[in-house]
Amino acid sequence: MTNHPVKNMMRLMATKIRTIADVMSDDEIDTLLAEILNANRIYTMGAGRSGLVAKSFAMRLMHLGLSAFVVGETVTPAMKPGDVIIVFSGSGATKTVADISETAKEIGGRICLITSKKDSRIGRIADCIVIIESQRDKVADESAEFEIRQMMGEHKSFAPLGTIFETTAMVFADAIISRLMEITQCRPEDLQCRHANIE
Ligand SMILES: O=P(O)(O)OC[C@H]1O[C@](O)(CO)[C@@H](O)[C@@H]1O
Repeated sequence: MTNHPVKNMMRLMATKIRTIADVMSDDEIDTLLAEILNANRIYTMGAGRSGLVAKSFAMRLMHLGLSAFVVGETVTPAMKPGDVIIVFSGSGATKTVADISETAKEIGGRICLITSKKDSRIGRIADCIVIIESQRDKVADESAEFEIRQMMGEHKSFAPLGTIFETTAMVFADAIISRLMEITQCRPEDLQCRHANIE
């Protein structure tokens, strides 16, 4: 095992994600699962890298056989009352995303927010919130993380901007998919046969 700086960054991120998972609320996760399972149609949305996570999540929901769409794409149909929109926003306040969330709320959609900021513009109108605690100083240090930091020394390059939220949200979204596979007894072959075959 070597201590290449890139490998150490990966180890630090893995440790960070584990620490965040430890403090996440079981109730919040179960509520999100119920929202997804009870939804007629599911829309996903986010800006920038958070938007990439939202797109990736919608793709897997479709592979699971659910009716899933990404906000802003050309083939996305009209939202109807009772439909669910899953919003990925670390700040909960990105203007375009908040504007669309408010429109979805006016239509009668249910808002599920994955965020680090409960007290935010989208958080205040959300029906379901899952907190990903991505602020560095609020996530308790574990000894493993401390050891890696010691090894690397002080640096400012680790996880700039929203990286901790976005990377953790991606891992969280994939874990939600795995849990939905268990609940709906969906096998990897079932996902495979829905995967695009003309890409
Ligand atoms: O997740 P938030 O707070 O809505 O922020 C999204 C913004 O963060 C970024 O993903 C940068 O980290 C941008 O691409 C995007 O503008």
